[in-house]
Amino acid sequence: MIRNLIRYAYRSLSYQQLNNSRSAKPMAEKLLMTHCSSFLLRPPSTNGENGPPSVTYALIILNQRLPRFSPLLWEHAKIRLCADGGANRLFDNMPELCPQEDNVSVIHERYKPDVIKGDMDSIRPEVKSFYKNLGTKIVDNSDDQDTTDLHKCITYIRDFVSDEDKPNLCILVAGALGGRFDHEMGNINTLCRFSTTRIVLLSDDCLIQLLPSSRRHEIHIQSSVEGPHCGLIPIGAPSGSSTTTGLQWDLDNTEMRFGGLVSTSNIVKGEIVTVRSDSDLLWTISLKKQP
Ligand SMILES: Nc1ncnc2c1ncn2[C@@H]1O[C@H](COP(=O)(O)OP(=O)(O)OP(=O)(O)O)[C@@H](O)[C@H]1O
Ligand SMILES: Cc1ncc(C[n+]2csc(CCO)c2C)c(N)n1
Repeated sequence: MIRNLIRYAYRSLSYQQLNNSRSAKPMAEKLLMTHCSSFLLRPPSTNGENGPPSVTYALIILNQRLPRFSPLLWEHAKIRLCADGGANRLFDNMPELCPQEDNVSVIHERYKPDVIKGDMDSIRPEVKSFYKNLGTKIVDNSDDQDTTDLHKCITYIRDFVSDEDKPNLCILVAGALGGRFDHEMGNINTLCRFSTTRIVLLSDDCLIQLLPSSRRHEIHIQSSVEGPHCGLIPIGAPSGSSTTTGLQWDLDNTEMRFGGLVSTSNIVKGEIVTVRSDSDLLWTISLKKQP
């Protein structure tokens, strides 16, 4: 009798275990997300020569020194916005970035933003009326003192781009780093607030983008314009496990947290860096001075 009971208990246990292992499906492979800084290369003369043709770039110019490659970003972009005082930077600094053209008026007219949006406390009145007269749309959001001008511009672009085009959208943000630390952190926070939108923060020295944990990532390094210095940094919360390939100091199921290890001063070794993590990470890479 006891032997029968034990046999029954074993049988039901193994049945349950079998059942569990059947219902526990293998972990779904994360979808691949690829990244490529081809917006720092000359745009192809015909679509599709140079970088992914499916990407629709939008450009936002912030109120910071314009990166030297801003004219290139401008050429790539389908829509161009200035965040409030960013319009002053476009007006003041674009001429010095276009030495091949010495007529400043020509440059001012060629680089006309589609939209200027923000709380309008930094744009100079004469700059505002200059672009308004050229046909730029001015969106005054001075009633909103809770979101940054960058945030306001991103919502404009997301509303402007059709649902069909949204998966291909990549927003380039010029002048996002360097200068005031509160602004830099606000700019990084917009990466987290719009974590499902591709956004690249750019300065003369580096770029930053968010790698969502829901995807595995392949970063195709454009070694003529970027690297080798790079970093992977958890933001907002510690990351339990991250694994990479293609770096000098690869992560192997490594935990990262502020107060512990974060991967800074790392070096790109391969043409492709792969990243997989259980939490969102910031990817940053240095930009070369002389491509
Ligand atoms: N020094 C900076 N570093 C990084 N980003 C900046 C810097 N200054 C401005 N920005 C960015 O440019 C956007 C527009 O700047 P602007 O100076 O017009 O903003 P603002 O709201 O008037 O700033 P504040 O009132 O805090 O001085 C900001 O929302 C921010 O994203
Ligand atoms: C808790 C808190 N801190 C700061 C601000 C100020 N602020 C944040 S975004 C913005 C607009 C800048 O163009 C301003 C003034 C706030 N509202 N709430």
